[in-house]
Amino acid sequence: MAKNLNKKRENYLNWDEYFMATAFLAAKRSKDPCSQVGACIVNNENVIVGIGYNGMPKGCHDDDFPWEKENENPLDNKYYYVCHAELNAILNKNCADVKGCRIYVGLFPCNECGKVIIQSGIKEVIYMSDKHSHKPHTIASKLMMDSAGVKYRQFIPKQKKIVIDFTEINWNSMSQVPPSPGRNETSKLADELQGKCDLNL
Ligand SMILES: Nc1nc(=O)n([C@H]2C[C@H](O)[C@@H](COP(=O)(O)O)O2)cc1CO
Ligand SMILES: [Zn+2]
Repeated sequence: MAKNLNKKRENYLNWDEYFMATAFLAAKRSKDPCSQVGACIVNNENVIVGIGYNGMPKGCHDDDFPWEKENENPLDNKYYYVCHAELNAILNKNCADVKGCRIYVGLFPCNECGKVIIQSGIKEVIYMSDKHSHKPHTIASKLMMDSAGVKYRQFIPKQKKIVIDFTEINWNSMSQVPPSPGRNETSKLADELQGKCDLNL
């Protein structure tokens, strides 16, 4: 379908989509085999000031610490060691403080992250999933946020998926379709990246 190049695009990401997608992209870095969580902190000017995902502390190698969750020895489970996405995002901040900021996160923050969020001055939590809503750590977290005046709301996506296609940048600016097979080296490379061509390795 031909693009209208005289008007601004209409299907651009809104702020919530952009920041939640950023949190989900960060989650792709997680080594946790069970739950990959990302968080993205944004200031009042809609500038990202911190990003994090769940992972082992610095100096505690991913391969040396356990990723199990049901071992009878708690020292062999991940829970004592792993840093939550929200904690990492706050610690990774690239500004003096995160007072008045909002945090986008895949899962509702636990009680420990709730405390850190409150103490850091973050004023709003936007979460995707509340699947642990019945658990005491979530209930405690909400009790503390309610008392401290930290707002929270669920992100309701308009679209289930946002696709990132690295080859899209090579597409014809007039159309929204990939280049047809044949032509120049750049588009051949794009096809290779999309797995469309046989690669003679
Ligand atoms: N808000 C959160 N942020 C997080 O980073 N996490 C992390 C901690 C663990 O690495 C993982 C949860 O592991 P599991 O119990 O689903 O196998 O997700 C978990 C929550 C949920 O409270
Ligand atoms: Zn947490």
